[in-house]
Amino acid sequence: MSVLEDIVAGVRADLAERESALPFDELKKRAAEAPAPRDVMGSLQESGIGVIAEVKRKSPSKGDLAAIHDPAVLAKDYEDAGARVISVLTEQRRFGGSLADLDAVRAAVDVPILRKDFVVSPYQVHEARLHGADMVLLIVAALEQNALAALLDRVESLGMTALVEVHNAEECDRALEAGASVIGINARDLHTLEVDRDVFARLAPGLPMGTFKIAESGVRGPGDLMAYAGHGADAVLVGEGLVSTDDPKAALVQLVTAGSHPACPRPSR
Ligand SMILES: O=P(O)(O)OC[C@@H](O)[C@@H](O)c1c[nH]c2ccccc12
Repeated sequence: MSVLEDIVAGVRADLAERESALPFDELKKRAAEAPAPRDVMGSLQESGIGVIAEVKRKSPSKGDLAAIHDPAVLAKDYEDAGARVISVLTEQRRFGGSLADLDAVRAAVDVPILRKDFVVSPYQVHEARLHGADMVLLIVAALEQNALAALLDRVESLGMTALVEVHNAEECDRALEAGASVIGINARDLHTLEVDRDVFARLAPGLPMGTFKIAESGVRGPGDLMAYAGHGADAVLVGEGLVSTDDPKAALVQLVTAGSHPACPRPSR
């Protein structure tokens, strides 16, 4: 079993438990009463290269990254530092996240938030909405084509924005085929956990004009942000490079400053 398959198996087991505690119909009803989703694209397109900052305690590749006793405090720091979107890992077993983290972040900030999880069922999409998410990650490598297309429609029908994650050319084709317009190119291969920062430069030119391109993983500082920008990234998503520093807020200010600096390459869109 690859790491990805192992994670998804755990996610499905946890999901079955939540589904028996709160039936799908009831969840849908409650989610429909949640406050309207925020304008994710408006926030991401403000100016320069946007930074999506991630609340991430641990990862399957590195183990513990940061204790993060209060995700609300970290999220507020991210917002103050200029994050355009805040990503919250909600996968429990391998990333140490939870829906409670999503709730805490939602209550603490006004910027849009992304539910970062291994979404394999419509249940998780409504759940994301109920807990205040505005954006939902869909990982192409974890989904059959029909499921991917159906989940993307589901996310959009609830007024949220889908971030569709790819790692190779075939997955790019599948993402576009499903109708994705916001694509995250992950430098990390979820089967092997290896990071290859050149994946973005290889895949981005193959995406149609008008696709919003997000470089995911491997950003250690302003240099990596500038490099991704030079290859056409509209935004970057950063986790470890923030949470594992002594001062995530200061580290994010540096990235945000680089992303809006006149010398930083701008996407031609
Ligand atoms: O911590 P990093 O290297 O900055 O990476 C952040 C983000 O890209 C990474 O957490 C991620 C990208 N896609 C995912 C899918 C599931 C879990 C996590 C991820």
